[in-house]
Amino acid sequence: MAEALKVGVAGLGTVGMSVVQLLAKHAAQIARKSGRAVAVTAVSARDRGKDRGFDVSTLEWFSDPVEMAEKAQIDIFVELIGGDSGPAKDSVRAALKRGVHVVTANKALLARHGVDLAVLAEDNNACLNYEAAVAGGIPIVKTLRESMSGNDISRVYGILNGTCNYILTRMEAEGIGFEECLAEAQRLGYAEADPTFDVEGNDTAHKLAILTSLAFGTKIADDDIYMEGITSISTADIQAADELGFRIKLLGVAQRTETGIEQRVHPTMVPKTSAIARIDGVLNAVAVDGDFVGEIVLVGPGAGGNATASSVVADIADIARGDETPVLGMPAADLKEYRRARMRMHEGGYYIRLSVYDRPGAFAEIARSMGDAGISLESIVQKRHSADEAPAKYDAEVPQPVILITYETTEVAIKEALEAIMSKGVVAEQPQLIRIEKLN
Ligand SMILES: NC(=O)C1=CN([C@@H]2O[C@H](COP(=O)(O)OP(=O)(O)OC[C@H]3O[C@@H](n4cnc5c(N)ncnc54)[C@H](OP(=O)(O)O)[C@@H]3O)[C@@H](O)[C@H]2O)C=CC1
Ligand SMILES: N[C@@H](CCO)C(=O)O
Repeated sequence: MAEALKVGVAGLGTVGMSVVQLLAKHAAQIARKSGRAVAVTAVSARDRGKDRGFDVSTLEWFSDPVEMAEKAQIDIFVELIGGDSGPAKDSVRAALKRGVHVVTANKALLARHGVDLAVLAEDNNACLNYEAAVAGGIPIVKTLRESMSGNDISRVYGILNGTCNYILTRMEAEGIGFEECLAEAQRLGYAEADPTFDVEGNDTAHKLAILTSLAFGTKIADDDIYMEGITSISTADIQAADELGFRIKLLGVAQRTETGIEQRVHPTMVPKTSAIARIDGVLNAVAVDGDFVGEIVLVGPGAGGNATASSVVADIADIARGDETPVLGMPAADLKEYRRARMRMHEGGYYIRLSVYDRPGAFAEIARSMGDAGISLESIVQKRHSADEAPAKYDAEVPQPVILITYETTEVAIKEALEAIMSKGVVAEQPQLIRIEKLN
């Protein structure tokens, strides 16, 4: 067998530690399957004294990952630091410039600099693999980059953030508050170093940017994705969704439309009967619609050290085997610019929760605003206050929750109707709006 492939791992946190442990535990199997032994010879992190669960003293240590990328005698540089700039970006660039292959789980870096890095990799005959960057343990990058290359893809969508799905699932199943669920997701190693990236939707947008490029053969652009996170989702919405036959999931959706490629990240009402509604906890699901294969759905853990290490090690094994698939599925020069569909042109059904003053005529004002904007309502439900919240006697100034479900309409019409409702002074607070997705 050829000499062992030497690997340097930069970042020994949740993912980095699991990668080193996996490579040690399954060393013989990896060597048999890829035809070459793989050995970690160098590592980099900030704190040399921290317990990593393995003996760091036998490995070459670098406090500076860029120095490791520039100087270590390694064949593969594994970047598990995170961030779209600073040491992550500088070290990846330094490794590629030397012709050292790179494996990374860093979706922020790829979403922002993916095309430039692909060019750098091509110019230096190096691989740049990133299976773990999208949906953790799910092999969706390989699926799009290789297995579905014979299909024309019309849509790719899914639950792409384990932290958000974990939070929404626990809020729904156990009635636990948002902050407590987020703290637990952080403790379990699911969340980003800055968890606002998870809950505000940025992380899903980064992954969607990569999926869009792989699915449609376009340049990666993360700057124009419509994005809403889950921080405004309340238990009232979760309960109302349940009663109406929906569950709320944070989805990333990229699809071809008549006006261009629509890319959006937002909380979504999905029918309880859909496959995606049954994806719970840290699981992610990615669905792809191909013209010949139809729809395929991949489900698996989207975050966590071991699941993510599984994908990182698969990328390392591919390099050990000699696979040299183009970074974004085709030469970087062939990636196309694309026309983005504007969110105001989005078409779909909507859930709207209003806090309506109990005044005579308030309902009529709401119905008129909807009608003036050309929107048909599928249902209107005025929720009663629970017994302990109900006012002792009728009071027109105590707002009541009202839930509207619309038939298919456009984003621009909904925004127009909500502005009109707000201007009439019949609601006590900003309406809650959640899009409804048609799914199989
Ligand atoms: N956690 C997950 O489930 C998943 C994470 N990812 C991605 O993987 C990457 C790593 O995530 P994760 O393991 O969770 O992150 P952690 O925060 O757990 O680990 C980050 C590691 O990077 C090291 N580090 C940070 N800054 C520097 C620096 N300036 N120089 C050297 N080392 C540095 C830290 O060192 P020290 O330990 O000494 O502080 C730490 O070991 C990110 O890009 C993330 O988005 C992708 C999929 C899933
Ligand atoms: N923070 C990310 C990690 C996996 O990319 C998540 O929760 O999905």
